Amino acid sequence: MTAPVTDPLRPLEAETYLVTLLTPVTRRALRDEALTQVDPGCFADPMFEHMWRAARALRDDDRAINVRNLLGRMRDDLPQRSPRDHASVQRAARWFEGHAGHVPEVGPFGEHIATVTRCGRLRRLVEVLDSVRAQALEADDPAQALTLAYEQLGKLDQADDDEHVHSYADLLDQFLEAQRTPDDAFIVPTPWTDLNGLLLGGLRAGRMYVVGGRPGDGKSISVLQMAHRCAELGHAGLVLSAEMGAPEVTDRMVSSGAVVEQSQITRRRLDDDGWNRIGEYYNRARSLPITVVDKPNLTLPYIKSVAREAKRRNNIRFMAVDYLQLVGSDSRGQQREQEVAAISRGLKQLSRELDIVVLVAAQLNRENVRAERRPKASDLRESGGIEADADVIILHHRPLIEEGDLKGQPGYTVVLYVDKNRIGRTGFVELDWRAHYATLGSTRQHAPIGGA
Ligand SMILES: Nc1ncnc2c1ncn2[C@@H]1O[C@H](COP(=O)(O)OP(=O)(O)OP(=O)(O)O)[C@@H](O)[C@H]1O
Repeated sequence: MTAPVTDPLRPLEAETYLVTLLTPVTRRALRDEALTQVDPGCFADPMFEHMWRAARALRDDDRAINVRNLLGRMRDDLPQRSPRDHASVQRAARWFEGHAGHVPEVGPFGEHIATVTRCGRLRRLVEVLDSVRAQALEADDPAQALTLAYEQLGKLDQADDDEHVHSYADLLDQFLEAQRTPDDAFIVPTPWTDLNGLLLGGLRAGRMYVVGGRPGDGKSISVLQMAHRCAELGHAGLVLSAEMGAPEVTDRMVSSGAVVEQSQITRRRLDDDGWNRIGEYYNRARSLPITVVDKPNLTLPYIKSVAREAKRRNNIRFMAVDYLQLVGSDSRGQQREQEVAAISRGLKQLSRELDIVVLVAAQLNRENVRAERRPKASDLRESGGIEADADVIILHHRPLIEEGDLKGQPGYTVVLYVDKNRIGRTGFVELDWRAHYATLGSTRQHAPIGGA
Protein backbone atom coordinates (compact mmCIF):
# COMPACT_ATOMS: atom_id res chain seq x y z
CA MET A 1 0.00 0.00 0.00
CA THR A 2 1.26 3.49 -0.79
CA ALA A 3 0.95 6.31 1.74
CA PRO A 4 -1.53 9.09 0.83
CA VAL A 5 0.19 12.04 -0.85
CA THR A 6 0.04 15.12 1.38
CA ASP A 7 0.22 18.57 -0.16
CA PRO A 8 2.72 20.65 1.86
CA LEU A 9 0.72 23.80 1.13
CA ARG A 10 -2.51 22.33 2.51
CA PRO A 11 -1.83 22.29 6.26
CA LEU A 12 -4.90 20.41 7.42
CA GLU A 13 -3.88 20.20 11.07
CA ALA A 14 -3.16 23.95 11.39
CA GLU A 15 -6.33 24.93 9.52
CA THR A 16 -8.44 22.59 11.66
CA TYR A 17 -6.87 24.06 14.79
CA LEU A 18 -7.79 27.63 13.81
CA VAL A 19 -11.36 26.75 12.90
CA THR A 20 -11.87 24.88 16.18
CA LEU A 21 -10.98 28.16 17.92
CA LEU A 22 -14.10 29.81 16.53
CA THR A 23 -16.67 28.58 19.01
CA PRO A 24 -15.31 27.74 22.51
CA VAL A 25 -16.14 30.58 24.92
CA THR A 26 -12.81 30.13 26.72
CA ARG A 27 -10.77 30.81 23.59
CA ARG A 28 -12.35 34.12 22.59
CA ALA A 29 -9.21 36.19 22.95
CA LEU A 30 -7.20 33.81 20.75
CA ARG A 31 -10.03 33.57 18.25
CA ASP A 32 -10.22 37.37 17.87
CA GLU A 33 -6.49 37.57 17.46
CA ALA A 34 -6.58 34.83 14.80
CA LEU A 35 -9.48 36.47 12.95
CA THR A 36 -7.49 39.67 12.69
CA GLN A 37 -4.27 38.02 11.60
CA VAL A 38 -5.48 35.38 9.16
CA ASP A 39 -7.18 36.30 5.92
CA PRO A 40 -9.97 33.90 4.79
CA GLY A 41 -8.12 33.43 1.50
CA CYS A 42 -5.27 31.75 3.39
CA PHE A 43 -7.29 28.57 3.96
CA ALA A 44 -6.78 25.79 1.44
CA ASP A 45 -10.04 24.07 2.38
CA PRO A 46 -12.96 26.03 0.83
CA MET A 47 -15.25 25.09 3.72
CA PHE A 48 -12.82 26.53 6.24
CA GLU A 49 -12.42 29.63 4.10
CA HIS A 50 -16.19 30.06 4.04
CA MET A 51 -16.47 29.56 7.84
CA TRP A 52 -13.70 32.07 8.43
CA ARG A 53 -15.29 34.68 6.20
CA ALA A 54 -18.61 34.20 8.04
CA ALA A 55 -16.87 34.56 11.44
CA ARG A 56 -15.21 37.80 10.36
CA ALA A 57 -18.53 39.18 9.11
CA LEU A 58 -20.19 38.37 12.47
CA ARG A 59 -17.34 40.03 14.32
CA ASP A 60 -17.60 43.16 12.17
CA ASP A 61 -21.35 43.32 12.87
CA ASP A 62 -20.75 42.87 16.62
CA ARG A 63 -22.71 39.61 16.63
CA ALA A 64 -21.95 36.52 18.68
CA ILE A 65 -19.78 33.96 16.91
CA ASN A 66 -21.50 30.63 17.57
CA VAL A 67 -22.42 27.64 15.42
CA ARG A 68 -25.95 28.86 14.75
CA ASN A 69 -24.88 32.33 13.63
CA LEU A 70 -21.96 30.98 11.63
CA LEU A 71 -24.12 28.61 9.62
CA GLY A 72 -26.75 31.34 9.18
CA ARG A 73 -24.14 33.76 7.88
CA MET A 74 -22.67 31.12 5.57
CA ARG A 75 -26.13 30.56 4.06
CA ASP A 76 -26.69 34.33 3.70
CA ASP A 77 -23.45 34.54 1.76
CA LEU A 78 -24.54 31.95 -0.79
CA PRO A 79 -26.03 34.15 -3.53
CA GLN A 80 -22.66 35.80 -4.03
CA ARG A 81 -20.67 32.63 -3.48
CA SER A 82 -19.75 29.81 -5.82
CA PRO A 83 -21.77 26.56 -5.98
CA ARG A 84 -19.07 24.70 -4.06
CA ASP A 85 -20.02 26.83 -1.03
CA HIS A 86 -23.60 25.42 -1.01
CA ALA A 87 -22.24 21.99 -0.26
CA SER A 88 -19.77 23.47 2.17
CA VAL A 89 -22.56 24.81 4.46
CA GLN A 90 -23.92 21.27 4.86
CA ARG A 91 -20.44 19.94 5.39
CA ALA A 92 -19.81 22.74 7.89
CA ALA A 93 -22.90 21.78 9.95
CA ARG A 94 -21.65 18.19 10.14
CA TRP A 95 -18.13 19.36 10.90
CA PHE A 96 -19.26 21.53 13.82
CA GLU A 97 -21.29 18.60 15.18
CA GLY A 98 -18.24 16.37 14.97
CA HIS A 99 -16.07 18.90 16.80
CA ALA A 100 -18.59 20.04 19.44
CA GLY A 101 -17.00 20.52 22.86
CA HIS A 102 -13.44 20.43 21.54
CA VAL A 103 -11.30 23.17 23.09
CA PRO A 104 -7.91 23.59 21.40
CA GLU A 105 -4.71 23.93 23.44
CA VAL A 106 -3.24 27.45 23.68
CA GLY A 107 0.38 26.34 23.08
CA PRO A 108 0.45 25.75 19.30
CA PHE A 109 -1.50 28.93 18.52
CA GLY A 110 1.39 31.01 17.14
CA GLU A 111 2.83 28.11 15.13
CA HIS A 112 -0.50 27.28 13.45
CA ILE A 113 -1.23 30.92 12.62
CA ALA A 114 2.20 31.19 11.00
CA THR A 115 1.70 27.93 9.06
CA VAL A 116 -1.72 28.86 7.68
CA THR A 117 -0.62 32.37 6.59
CA ARG A 118 2.64 31.09 5.09
CA CYS A 119 0.93 28.31 3.13
CA GLY A 120 -1.81 30.71 1.99
CA ARG A 121 0.73 33.14 0.58
CA LEU A 122 2.77 30.39 -1.05
CA ARG A 123 -0.35 28.88 -2.65
CA ARG A 124 -1.21 32.28 -4.16
CA LEU A 125 2.33 32.49 -5.48
CA VAL A 126 2.03 29.00 -7.02
CA GLU A 127 -1.29 29.97 -8.64
CA VAL A 128 0.25 33.05 -10.20
CA LEU A 129 3.28 31.07 -11.37
CA ASP A 130 0.95 28.47 -12.94
CA SER A 131 -0.90 31.20 -14.78
CA VAL A 132 2.38 32.83 -15.85
CA ARG A 133 3.48 29.45 -17.20
CA ALA A 134 0.22 28.93 -19.08
CA GLN A 135 0.54 32.38 -20.65
CA ALA A 136 4.17 31.76 -21.59
CA LEU A 137 3.24 28.52 -23.35
CA GLU A 138 0.82 30.44 -25.57
CA ALA A 139 2.75 33.70 -25.96
CA ASP A 140 4.16 34.97 -29.25
CA ASP A 141 6.25 37.75 -27.79
CA PRO A 142 8.58 36.76 -24.91
CA ALA A 143 9.08 40.38 -23.84
CA GLN A 144 5.34 40.90 -23.50
CA ALA A 145 4.96 37.63 -21.57
CA LEU A 146 7.71 38.75 -19.21
CA THR A 147 6.04 42.13 -18.64
CA LEU A 148 2.76 40.38 -17.86
CA ALA A 149 4.53 38.04 -15.47
CA TYR A 150 6.15 40.95 -13.62
CA GLU A 151 2.79 42.70 -13.35
CA GLN A 152 1.09 39.70 -11.80
CA LEU A 153 3.91 39.00 -9.40
CA GLY A 154 4.02 42.68 -8.43
CA LYS A 155 0.31 42.62 -7.55
CA LEU A 156 0.92 39.64 -5.31
CA ASP A 157 3.43 41.61 -3.33
CA GLN A 158 1.22 44.70 -3.06
CA ALA A 159 -1.76 42.68 -1.87
CA ASP A 160 0.03 42.14 1.42
CA ASP A 161 0.74 45.66 2.49
CA ASP A 162 -0.84 48.11 0.11
CA GLU A 163 -2.26 50.32 2.85
CA HIS A 164 1.19 50.85 4.32
CA VAL A 165 2.83 52.03 1.13
CA HIS A 166 2.68 55.81 0.67
CA SER A 167 3.99 58.05 -2.05
CA TYR A 168 6.00 61.01 -0.83
CA ALA A 169 3.61 63.35 -2.69
CA ASP A 170 0.66 61.99 -0.64
CA LEU A 171 2.68 62.30 2.53
CA LEU A 172 3.52 65.94 1.78
CA ASP A 173 -0.17 66.71 1.18
CA GLN A 174 -1.04 65.12 4.53
CA PHE A 175 1.78 67.04 6.16
CA LEU A 176 0.47 70.40 4.88
CA GLU A 177 -3.06 69.51 5.95
CA ALA A 178 -1.82 68.63 9.46
CA GLN A 179 0.16 71.89 9.75
CA ARG A 180 -2.84 73.94 8.68
CA THR A 181 -5.14 72.31 11.26
CA PRO A 182 -3.09 72.31 14.47
CA ASP A 183 -6.15 71.88 16.67
CA ASP A 184 -6.85 68.47 15.16
CA ALA A 185 -3.57 67.09 16.54
CA PHE A 186 -4.29 64.45 19.15
CA ILE A 187 -2.19 65.50 22.13
CA VAL A 188 -3.53 64.90 25.63
CA PRO A 189 -1.86 66.92 28.37
CA THR A 190 -0.78 64.90 31.40
CA PRO A 191 -1.89 66.19 34.82
CA TRP A 192 1.53 67.87 35.35
CA THR A 193 2.53 71.20 33.77
CA ASP A 194 6.29 70.59 33.81
CA LEU A 195 6.01 67.11 32.34
CA ASN A 196 3.85 68.51 29.53
CA GLY A 197 6.70 70.90 28.81
CA LEU A 198 9.12 68.01 28.31
CA LEU A 199 6.57 66.05 26.27
CA LEU A 200 5.87 69.02 23.97
CA GLY A 201 2.27 69.32 25.12
CA GLY A 202 1.45 65.85 26.38
CA LEU A 203 0.66 62.30 25.30
CA ARG A 204 0.31 61.44 21.62
CA ALA A 205 -1.68 58.75 19.85
CA GLY A 206 0.37 55.99 18.24
CA ARG A 207 3.01 56.24 20.97
CA MET A 208 3.92 54.00 23.89
CA TYR A 209 4.84 55.62 27.21
CA VAL A 210 6.58 53.36 29.70
CA VAL A 211 6.36 54.46 33.33
CA GLY A 212 9.00 52.65 35.39
CA GLY A 213 9.49 52.53 39.12
CA ARG A 214 10.53 50.39 42.07
CA PRO A 215 7.59 48.86 43.96
CA GLY A 216 5.84 51.60 45.91
CA ASP A 217 7.39 54.47 43.96
CA GLY A 218 4.02 55.48 42.56
CA LYS A 219 3.93 54.16 39.01
CA SER A 220 0.37 52.84 39.40
CA ILE A 221 -0.63 56.19 40.86
CA SER A 222 0.76 58.18 37.97
CA VAL A 223 -0.56 55.85 35.27
CA LEU A 224 -4.04 56.03 36.79
CA GLN A 225 -3.81 59.80 37.11
CA MET A 226 -2.87 60.12 33.44
CA ALA A 227 -5.68 57.78 32.37
CA HIS A 228 -8.16 59.71 34.50
CA ARG A 229 -7.01 62.99 32.95
CA CYS A 230 -7.45 61.60 29.41
CA ALA A 231 -11.03 60.67 30.32
CA GLU A 232 -11.69 64.06 31.93
CA LEU A 233 -10.70 65.60 28.62
CA GLY A 234 -13.41 63.51 26.96
CA HIS A 235 -11.33 60.66 25.53
CA ALA A 236 -12.53 57.10 25.99
CA GLY A 237 -10.04 54.53 27.18
CA LEU A 238 -9.19 51.30 28.93
CA VAL A 239 -7.40 50.65 32.19
CA LEU A 240 -6.05 47.09 32.32
CA SER A 241 -4.96 46.18 35.80
CA ALA A 242 -3.30 42.86 36.50
CA GLU A 243 -2.12 44.12 39.86
CA MET A 244 -5.22 45.59 41.51
CA GLY A 245 -8.87 44.56 41.35
CA ALA A 246 -11.35 47.03 39.85
CA PRO A 247 -12.65 48.17 43.30
CA GLU A 248 -9.11 49.12 44.34
CA VAL A 249 -8.55 50.96 41.08
CA THR A 250 -11.80 52.82 41.76
CA ASP A 251 -10.78 53.63 45.36
CA ARG A 252 -7.61 55.21 44.05
CA MET A 253 -9.20 57.17 41.25
CA VAL A 254 -11.88 58.49 43.62
CA SER A 255 -9.30 59.39 46.28
CA SER A 256 -7.29 61.33 43.72
CA GLY A 257 -10.22 62.82 41.79
CA ALA A 258 -12.26 63.85 44.85
CA VAL A 259 -9.19 64.72 46.96
CA VAL A 260 -10.21 62.47 49.86
CA GLU A 261 -7.60 60.59 51.87
CA GLN A 262 -7.18 56.98 50.81
CA SER A 263 -7.16 55.87 54.46
CA GLN A 264 -10.76 57.16 54.93
CA ILE A 265 -11.83 55.30 51.81
CA THR A 266 -10.02 52.06 52.59
CA ARG A 267 -11.39 51.97 56.16
CA ARG A 268 -14.84 53.09 54.94
CA ARG A 269 -14.78 55.86 57.47
CA LEU A 270 -15.64 58.96 55.43
CA ASP A 271 -16.13 62.16 57.42
CA ASP A 272 -18.67 64.84 56.37
CA ASP A 273 -16.15 66.68 54.23
CA GLY A 274 -15.21 63.39 52.57
CA TRP A 275 -18.85 62.58 51.76
CA ASN A 276 -19.36 66.08 50.29
CA ARG A 277 -16.30 65.86 48.10
CA ILE A 278 -17.20 62.39 46.91
CA GLY A 279 -20.77 63.55 46.17
CA GLU A 280 -19.45 66.33 43.93
CA TYR A 281 -16.96 64.02 42.31
CA TYR A 282 -19.60 61.35 41.69
CA ASN A 283 -21.76 63.82 39.76
CA ARG A 284 -19.01 64.91 37.43
CA ALA A 285 -17.21 61.57 37.13
CA ARG A 286 -20.07 59.21 36.43
CA SER A 287 -19.94 60.00 32.74
CA LEU A 288 -16.18 59.55 32.41
CA PRO A 289 -15.56 57.15 29.50
CA ILE A 290 -13.23 54.78 31.36
CA THR A 291 -13.49 50.99 31.26
CA VAL A 292 -11.53 48.97 33.82
CA VAL A 293 -10.40 45.41 33.08
CA ASP A 294 -9.01 43.69 36.18
CA LYS A 295 -8.00 40.29 34.85
CA PRO A 296 -5.10 39.02 36.99
CA ASN A 297 -3.68 36.79 34.23
CA LEU A 298 -3.52 39.30 31.40
CA THR A 299 -1.93 38.06 28.17
CA LEU A 300 -0.99 39.93 25.02
CA PRO A 301 -3.63 38.22 22.81
CA TYR A 302 -6.26 39.07 25.42
CA ILE A 303 -5.14 42.72 25.62
CA LYS A 304 -5.20 43.01 21.84
CA SER A 305 -8.65 41.53 21.61
CA VAL A 306 -10.19 43.79 24.33
CA ALA A 307 -8.48 46.85 22.91
CA ARG A 308 -9.64 46.17 19.34
CA GLU A 309 -13.15 45.53 20.59
CA ALA A 310 -13.10 48.76 22.64
CA LYS A 311 -11.81 50.65 19.60
CA ARG A 312 -14.69 49.34 17.49
CA ARG A 313 -17.33 50.01 20.13
CA ASN A 314 -16.15 53.17 21.89
CA ASN A 315 -13.38 54.56 19.71
CA ILE A 316 -10.93 54.46 22.60
CA ARG A 317 -8.01 56.92 22.45
CA PHE A 318 -5.90 55.54 25.30
CA MET A 319 -5.05 52.32 27.10
CA ALA A 320 -3.17 51.94 30.38
CA VAL A 321 -1.57 48.65 31.43
CA ASP A 322 -0.54 48.07 35.04
CA TYR A 323 2.00 46.50 34.86
CA LEU A 324 4.10 45.02 32.07
CA GLN A 325 5.90 42.26 33.96
CA LEU A 326 2.56 40.85 35.15
CA VAL A 327 1.40 40.31 31.57
CA GLY A 328 1.75 36.64 30.74
CA SER A 329 2.74 35.11 27.48
CA ASP A 330 1.20 32.33 25.44
CA SER A 331 4.50 31.34 23.97
CA ARG A 332 6.25 28.43 25.61
CA GLY A 333 9.88 27.76 26.21
CA GLN A 334 11.13 31.32 25.82
CA GLN A 335 13.29 33.20 28.27
CA ARG A 336 11.22 35.69 30.25
CA GLU A 337 13.25 38.56 28.79
CA GLN A 338 12.25 37.47 25.27
CA GLU A 339 8.65 37.13 26.38
CA VAL A 340 8.60 40.63 27.88
CA ALA A 341 10.22 41.96 24.71
CA ALA A 342 7.48 40.31 22.62
CA ILE A 343 4.80 41.81 24.89
CA SER A 344 6.28 45.31 24.76
CA ARG A 345 6.61 45.06 20.96
CA GLY A 346 2.98 43.92 20.76
CA LEU A 347 1.80 46.86 22.87
CA LYS A 348 3.78 49.30 20.75
CA GLN A 349 2.26 47.81 17.58
CA LEU A 350 -1.19 48.13 19.13
CA SER A 351 -0.63 51.84 19.78
CA ARG A 352 0.00 52.31 16.06
CA GLU A 353 -2.64 49.92 14.78
CA LEU A 354 -5.42 51.51 16.87
CA ASP A 355 -3.87 54.98 16.88
CA ILE A 356 -4.12 55.28 20.65
CA VAL A 357 -1.93 56.44 23.53
CA VAL A 358 -0.51 53.38 25.33
CA LEU A 359 0.64 53.88 28.91
CA VAL A 360 2.53 50.98 30.44
CA ALA A 361 3.71 50.73 34.03
CA ALA A 362 6.88 48.65 34.38
CA GLN A 363 9.00 47.46 37.29
CA LEU A 364 12.61 48.43 37.83
CA ASN A 365 15.22 46.04 39.22
CA ARG A 366 17.22 46.92 42.33
CA GLU A 367 20.33 48.10 40.48
CA ASN A 368 19.85 51.80 41.20
CA VAL A 369 19.20 51.15 44.90
CA ARG A 370 22.33 49.00 45.16
CA ALA A 371 24.43 51.56 43.30
CA GLU A 372 22.80 54.49 45.17
CA ARG A 373 22.02 56.40 42.02
CA ARG A 374 18.94 57.54 40.15
CA PRO A 375 17.23 54.91 37.98
CA LYS A 376 18.07 54.51 34.30
CA ALA A 377 16.14 52.91 31.45
CA SER A 378 18.48 49.91 31.59
CA ASP A 379 17.15 49.20 35.12
CA LEU A 380 13.78 48.19 33.69
CA ARG A 381 13.31 44.53 34.61
CA GLU A 382 13.77 42.24 31.58
CA SER A 383 14.56 45.48 29.89
CA GLY A 384 16.12 45.15 26.40
CA GLY A 385 12.91 45.14 24.38
CA ILE A 386 11.12 47.72 26.54
CA GLU A 387 13.91 50.25 26.13
CA ALA A 388 13.86 49.83 22.38
CA ASP A 389 10.07 49.85 21.88
CA ALA A 390 9.05 52.71 24.18
CA ASP A 391 8.71 56.13 22.58
CA VAL A 392 9.02 57.75 25.99
CA ILE A 393 10.38 56.29 29.24
CA ILE A 394 9.47 58.05 32.48
CA LEU A 395 11.21 56.71 35.58
CA HIS A 396 10.00 57.36 39.12
CA HIS A 397 12.52 57.91 41.84
CA ARG A 398 11.96 58.78 45.48
CA PRO A 399 15.19 60.21 46.86
CA LEU A 400 15.97 59.18 50.42
CA ILE A 401 16.14 61.70 53.25
CA GLU A 402 19.80 62.37 53.97
CA GLU A 403 19.77 63.70 57.53
CA GLY A 404 17.85 63.68 60.81
CA ASP A 405 15.61 61.07 62.40
CA LEU A 406 14.11 60.03 59.08
CA LYS A 407 17.50 59.48 57.43
CA GLY A 408 17.24 56.67 54.85
CA GLN A 409 13.45 57.01 54.49
CA PRO A 410 11.89 58.09 51.18
CA GLY A 411 11.33 61.87 51.21
CA TYR A 412 8.34 64.02 50.36
CA THR A 413 9.03 64.34 46.67
CA VAL A 414 9.09 62.02 43.72
CA VAL A 415 11.23 62.77 40.70
CA LEU A 416 10.00 61.76 37.26
CA TYR A 417 13.01 61.30 34.97
CA VAL A 418 12.17 61.42 31.28
CA ASP A 419 15.02 59.13 30.33
CA LYS A 420 14.11 58.46 26.72
CA ASN A 421 12.03 60.79 24.60
CA ARG A 422 11.61 60.26 20.88
CA ILE A 423 9.50 63.43 20.63
CA GLY A 424 11.17 65.96 22.85
CA ARG A 425 13.87 66.64 25.43
CA THR A 426 14.94 64.36 28.21
CA GLY A 427 15.00 65.90 31.68
CA PHE A 428 13.25 65.57 35.01
CA VAL A 429 10.28 66.91 36.91
CA GLU A 430 9.96 67.08 40.70
CA LEU A 431 6.53 66.51 42.23
CA ASP A 432 5.17 66.48 45.77
CA TRP A 433 4.56 62.95 47.06
CA ARG A 434 0.88 62.79 47.98
CA ALA A 435 0.28 59.05 47.92
CA HIS A 436 -2.25 59.40 50.76
CA TYR A 437 -4.47 61.00 48.10
CA ALA A 438 -3.29 58.49 45.44
CA THR A 439 -1.87 61.55 43.73
CA LEU A 440 1.47 62.83 42.54
CA GLY A 441 1.98 66.59 42.64
CA SER A 442 0.14 69.35 44.45
CA THR A 443 -2.26 71.89 42.98
CA ARG A 444 0.46 74.31 41.89
CA GLN A 445 2.18 71.49 39.97
CA HIS A 446 -1.00 70.33 38.27
CA ALA A 447 -1.99 71.45 34.80
CA PRO A 448 -5.51 72.93 34.75
CA ILE A 449 -7.95 70.81 32.77
CA GLY A 450 -8.17 72.17 29.26
CA GLY A 451 -4.71 73.75 29.28
CA ALA A 452 -1.20 72.42 29.65
N1 LIG B 1 -3.29 55.49 52.61
C1 LIG B 1 -2.05 55.77 52.23
N2 LIG B 1 -1.39 56.79 52.78
C2 LIG B 1 -0.14 57.09 52.39
N3 LIG B 1 0.53 56.43 51.42
C3 LIG B 1 -0.09 55.39 50.85
C4 LIG B 1 -1.39 55.01 51.21
N4 LIG B 1 -1.73 53.95 50.46
C5 LIG B 1 -0.67 53.69 49.65
N5 LIG B 1 0.31 54.55 49.90
C6 LIG B 1 1.62 54.59 49.24
O1 LIG B 1 1.42 54.70 47.84
C7 LIG B 1 2.45 54.02 47.20
C8 LIG B 1 1.82 53.04 46.21
O2 LIG B 1 2.00 53.55 44.99
P1 LIG B 1 1.80 52.65 43.71
O3 LIG B 1 0.84 51.55 43.95
O4 LIG B 1 1.57 53.57 42.58
O5 LIG B 1 3.21 52.03 43.59
P2 LIG B 1 3.78 51.16 42.45
O6 LIG B 1 4.97 51.86 41.99
O7 LIG B 1 2.72 50.84 41.48
O8 LIG B 1 4.24 49.91 43.23
P3 LIG B 1 3.72 48.43 43.23
O9 LIG B 1 4.35 47.82 42.06
O10 LIG B 1 4.21 47.88 44.53
O11 LIG B 1 2.24 48.55 43.18
C9 LIG B 1 3.27 53.29 48.21
O12 LIG B 1 4.47 53.98 48.43
C10 LIG B 1 2.39 53.31 49.43
O13 LIG B 1 3.15 53.35 50.60
